[in-house]
Amino acid sequence: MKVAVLGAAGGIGQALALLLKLNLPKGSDLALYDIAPVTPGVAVDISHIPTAVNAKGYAGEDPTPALEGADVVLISAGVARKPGMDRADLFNVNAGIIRNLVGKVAEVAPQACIGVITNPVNTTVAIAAEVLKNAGVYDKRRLFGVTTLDVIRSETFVAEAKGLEPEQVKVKVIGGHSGVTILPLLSQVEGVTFSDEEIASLTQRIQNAGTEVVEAKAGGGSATLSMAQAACRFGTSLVRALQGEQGVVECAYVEGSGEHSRFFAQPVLLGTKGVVEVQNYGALSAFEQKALDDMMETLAADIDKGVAFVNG
Ligand SMILES: NC(=O)C1=CN([C@@H]2O[C@H](COP(=O)(O)OP(=O)(O)OC[C@H]3O[C@@H](n4cnc5c(N)ncnc54)[C@H](O)[C@@H]3O)[C@@H](O)[C@H]2O)C=CC1
Ligand SMILES: O=C([O-])CC(=O)C(=O)O
Repeated sequence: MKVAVLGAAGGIGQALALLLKLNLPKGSDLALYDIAPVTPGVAVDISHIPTAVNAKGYAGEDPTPALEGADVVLISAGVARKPGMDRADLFNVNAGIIRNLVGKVAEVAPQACIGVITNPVNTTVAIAAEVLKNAGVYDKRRLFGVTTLDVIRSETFVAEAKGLEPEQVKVKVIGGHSGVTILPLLSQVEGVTFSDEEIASLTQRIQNAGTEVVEAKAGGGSATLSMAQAACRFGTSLVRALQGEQGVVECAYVEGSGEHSRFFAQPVLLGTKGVVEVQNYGALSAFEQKALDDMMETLAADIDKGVAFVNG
């Protein structure tokens, strides 16, 4: 398997490169691409770590060599938030970056599974889909918005609140990846009960966790290390499923049946061709149903903005 990381010299990209060097299956190829000249050096640096993952780095304007033969492409290229900004404020810069990079993936690695990390994910995934569609290579089983950070945050915060081992807690997060569109299904967490106040405050903390990091970093960027771990979890799950492992499920923002919106995050069964099944997310509490109803207008507008960016 070959995994390409686009944006590999950035805060997420470098940490993700390290984690993939440590966690991809033996024999994997890891291609690191970024416009920044340091990128080949990032690959040389991690190549001194004794694991059987072959890392190569590429810099400059053209991602082609990194994409050749790629099975999985993880994209974190783009700008990150500073305090006072919303994820939507990143649209002006990041929309064009995603359009151009996904255009290259369509040309060079049209069969690759693509995981979009670059914000605003609700919109950049729609941009990616339209670019692939216009190039005649769109397969909805192979395009993912990476929302795993919302999942790992939920698992961490629930474990903290309830005194559990974080590794034992499983939380589904549905919807999208910004503010009110992030909906953790706390009513379904096994073995714990929450008061109404706990549900409200945990949900709000999970929805605002990105901003919590942006403010704590005080102008120095947004979540990078936890995001790298989240993308490594998602990327390695995808690679294992592509290699034939059965029963691999992760929440991701994908095009499903369109029951709620064209793209929607929910649990997805992965297999050798990407998405095998977009799974039912189960019964919602009254609180969750209201939160779902309330998010739909925002999510639909975010998606429309991406489609309009590509198709006018
Ligand atoms: N999906 C999620 O849950 C999360 C998404 N993000 C998003 O990930 C993105 C990256 O964040 P960071 O790594 O912290 O930013 P960063 O600024 O540290 O790194 C971004 C990298 O992208 C590179 N880049 C810019 N244009 C490029 C192009 N056309 N081709 C290749 N590389 C290019 C830059 O040179 C830089 O190295 C941001 O949009 C951020 O909002 C961040 C955290 C969580
Ligand atoms: O909040 C941001 O800008 C970065 C992000 O998506 C997150 O940390 O969830």
